[in-house]
Amino acid sequence: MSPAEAAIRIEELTAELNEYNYQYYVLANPSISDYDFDQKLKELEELERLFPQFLDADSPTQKVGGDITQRFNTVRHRWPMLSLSNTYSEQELRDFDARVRRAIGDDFEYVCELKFDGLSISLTYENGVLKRAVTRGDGVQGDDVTANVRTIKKIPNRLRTEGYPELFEIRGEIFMHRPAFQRLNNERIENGEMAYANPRNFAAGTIKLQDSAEVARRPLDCFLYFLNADNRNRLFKNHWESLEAVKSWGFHVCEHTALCANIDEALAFIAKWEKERHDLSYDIDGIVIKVNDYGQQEELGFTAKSPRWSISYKYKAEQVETVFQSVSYQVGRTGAVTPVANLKPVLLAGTTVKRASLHNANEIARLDLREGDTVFVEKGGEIIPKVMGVNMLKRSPDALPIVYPLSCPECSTLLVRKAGEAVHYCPNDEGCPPQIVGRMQHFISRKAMDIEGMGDETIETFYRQGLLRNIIDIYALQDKQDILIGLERFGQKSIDNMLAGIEKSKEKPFEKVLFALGIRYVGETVARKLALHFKNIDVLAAASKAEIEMVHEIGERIAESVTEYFANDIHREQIERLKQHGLKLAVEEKVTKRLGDALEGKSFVISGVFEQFSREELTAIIESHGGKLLSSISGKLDYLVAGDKMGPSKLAKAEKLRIPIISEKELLQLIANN
Ligand SMILES: NC(=O)c1ccc[n+]([C@@H]2O[C@H](COP(=O)([O-])OP(=O)(O)OC[C@H]3O[C@@H](n4cnc5c(N)ncnc54)[C@H](O)[C@@H]3O)[C@@H](O)[C@H]2O)c1
Ligand SMILES: [Zn+2]
Repeated sequence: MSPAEAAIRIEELTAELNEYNYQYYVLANPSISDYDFDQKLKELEELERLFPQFLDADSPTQKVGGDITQRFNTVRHRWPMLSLSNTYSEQELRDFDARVRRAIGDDFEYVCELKFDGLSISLTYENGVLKRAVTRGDGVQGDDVTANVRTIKKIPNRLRTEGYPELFEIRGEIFMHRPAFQRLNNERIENGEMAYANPRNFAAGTIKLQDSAEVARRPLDCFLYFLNADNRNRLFKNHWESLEAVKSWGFHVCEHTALCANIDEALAFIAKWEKERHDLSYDIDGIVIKVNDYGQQEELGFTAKSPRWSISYKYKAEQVETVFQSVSYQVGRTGAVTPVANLKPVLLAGTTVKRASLHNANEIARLDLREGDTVFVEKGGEIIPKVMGVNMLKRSPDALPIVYPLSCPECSTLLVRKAGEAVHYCPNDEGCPPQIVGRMQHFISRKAMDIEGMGDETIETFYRQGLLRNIIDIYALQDKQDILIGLERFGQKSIDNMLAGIEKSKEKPFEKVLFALGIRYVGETVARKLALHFKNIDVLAAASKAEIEMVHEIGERIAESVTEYFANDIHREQIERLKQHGLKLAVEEKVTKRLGDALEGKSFVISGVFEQFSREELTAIIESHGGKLLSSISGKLDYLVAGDKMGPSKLAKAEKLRIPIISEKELLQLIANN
């Protein structure tokens, strides 16, 4: 390659990598795989090595990828937060080991840790109290996201132990467990909100939200893996000891960490986790290897971008090749059409894969997918794998392109696509069966009206029987008992149960009803915000787009969808009918009436899932009898009201502090006895 050619390629790669960094760190929405990103970065590194005259101090090879935004205060790190050099090959790992041995001899150990796929965070504690949480940013300074990080349960706001330095920084990785990701992401998809491609992006996007209450609602976790303090090296000889110590101070340290005597042991650790990582509840993208001894770490030192005493070995995402057979077009309750590729079944990361997501028409065009193609399929964090590309070598020359349907596969209505949106919609919301059924299923679902005794299948059956056409019909079922009893599989008991569930749903607060209506883009959070702001449905229905957009963090797209919804006469009519049935279509001003002072001066924490009461009800019960609610367990707490599925750490803490743990029944007795 001539210098002139190299200069062009370097410029090209630099521009590309800067854009990918922006998409990855700032938008949390990358458009290229990590592997491909790393290959491009290596290509650039190699060119800069061969043509050092073109090496720029601003090159992506010289900088830590930055996530700094305008929305938070920027804070300078006390100790720079660097990246890690990485490799996908055993040989390069052995080269790293050889370099280390040349520098410090053969007498050393490695610590091997999982490389959690999340975002790094720096936590500063002063006198055992969390003072600041900052993202890595450009390595020198990052975003101050303390308020958001305080909502993470696994990160202690105050240490309850002793022996920690007066001032220290601890670093870790914030991430989301896969099951939580799948649940929340599915909800987003159902609500027509932007879906995240994997748990890392979800966690990164969440930490950068302006609304800490929303952050608190998304279950994030954090593993801590690195300690910094002025006197650290006097307190501990090595990294391993520091990990043991921070664990004893109450930090969440991953248990899958190993001390290895040499590189072969480290390679065995890597091989073990290459398989077993699929059994973890969170994603890892590799293994981090660190020279254990602090003195030896100092001898090895740092490059501009990463420590010389550490390296990460990254796993390549598992990819398989299989034959693409056809596309199914699924219509969701909001009318959004999702193309799904049907594949010749193939084994991938331990499961048989038959279908893969194609997202939308743009994605099909980008892949240039044709009939009978052989495709590469990859499994990231998502439940359903993705088609990554086509094996062009196996394409037959006369393969026909995939033609996106013009009309709805369910009701034949012409599909529409709004300017600037990638997704096609079936506009026939009142006549398209999956939309009708999906809307009712959404209405009765747990997070919405939570109607007991009624499930997705019931809705489908009733729809087919002509008993249900829309949500209003649900409240008319009590007048149709004679028909219901004639249906197969429905005994009197289950009918009574269902009708009681329907009746009880009339007590659901306005925000739940608003969410249950299934307005496009109005998920749980948006519904809560709208309910709080407008207080009742008539005010909301009369609001203009501009008025709705004035609500905090509600954008144009949502505002437009809401006004469109209420502009429709059918919807207005439905809302009138729901009112007649007695549903709550306005916020109830909550004044906790004082019922007594049996709990005067006592403090409570509520935790877990309860049988008889909801958390809100328990809160009301406690407050109406003079009790006070605390948000966390401390020595000052009088009672922990515990239900099912309470977190084990809370329980352990309460037991350690000898705090009485009572059930909801015992709470009532407490009130009765005083
Ligand atoms: N796909 C894209 O568009 C895109 C864009 C930019 C970056 N990336 C990916 O991100 C990588 C660069 O990001 P990076 O600079 O954060 O490097 P990195 O993610 O490869 O490694 C450094 C990071 O690893 C994390 N980490 C996890 N577990 C750890 C542990 N046990 N000990 C220490 N650190 C641990 C820390 O957050 C640390 O900052 C690239 O190699 C690429 O794979 C992808
Ligand atoms: Zn349709």
